[in-house]
Amino acid sequence: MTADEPVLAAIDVSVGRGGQPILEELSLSIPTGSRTLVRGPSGAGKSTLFSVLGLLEPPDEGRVLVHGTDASELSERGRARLRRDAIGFVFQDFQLVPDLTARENALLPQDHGGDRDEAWVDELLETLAVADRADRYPATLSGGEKQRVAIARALANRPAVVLADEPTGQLDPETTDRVAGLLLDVQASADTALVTISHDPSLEDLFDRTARLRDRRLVETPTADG
Ligand SMILES: Nc1ncnc2c1ncn2[C@@H]1O[C@H](COP(=O)(O)OP(=O)(O)OP(=O)(O)O)[C@@H](O)[C@H]1O
Repeated sequence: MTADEPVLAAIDVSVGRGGQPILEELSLSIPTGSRTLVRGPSGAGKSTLFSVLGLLEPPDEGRVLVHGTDASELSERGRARLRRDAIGFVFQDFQLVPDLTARENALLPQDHGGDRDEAWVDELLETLAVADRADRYPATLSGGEKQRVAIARALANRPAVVLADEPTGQLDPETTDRVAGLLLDVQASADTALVTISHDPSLEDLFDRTARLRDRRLVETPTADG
């Protein structure tokens, strides 16, 4: 890996669903520590892009590179290891495990073979203002609290990139501001790149650039300094 190599890159990626093209020769490059917002109307293919960028499903054509490593050249096991070590996920519906406490949920990526660093996870829960909820089960947490636990979990292995699918989608405007602010603070302090998929225009100012999914490709517009 070289210093200016992107942490994550999609090159000429195409994906079809049910016989219809969803993404077509789409390319995207994510620099270290950057903040990219992906916007697009409902059904444009944002969640599909999230799966492909996160190595959760392979593209039909094209390549996804993590730290310059072509995921398609790895075994399923190798891909899973790369995903665990390099990518953190914040899912739209949180996907917390119901019979684990908030803290146990946040520690999960480390249970699955990452380096054990409980102090880092406790620090994340503290920063995200859910440390006092650490021993509670998800069913007893509010939507915003669940979302913050999901963010802590995404950062537990200090991934090079966090992919967040509508991380504020189920939150009211006040909680959205708070959760988005915390996500960006933690992302900056961990020097993790962030790719956030959202239809919420209020998030745009918080990102380095916005990429819009249009006609199955991404059209980029810088949001800072015009
Ligand atoms: N298994 C499938 N079979 C057929 N079509 C599918 C399948 N999964 C998704 N699609 C279609 O692919 C398109 C892209 O779906 P995707 O979920 O990626 O969109 P999205 O931009 O995330 O939408 P939303 O903002 O509503 O969540 C949609 O038109 C959807 O209906």
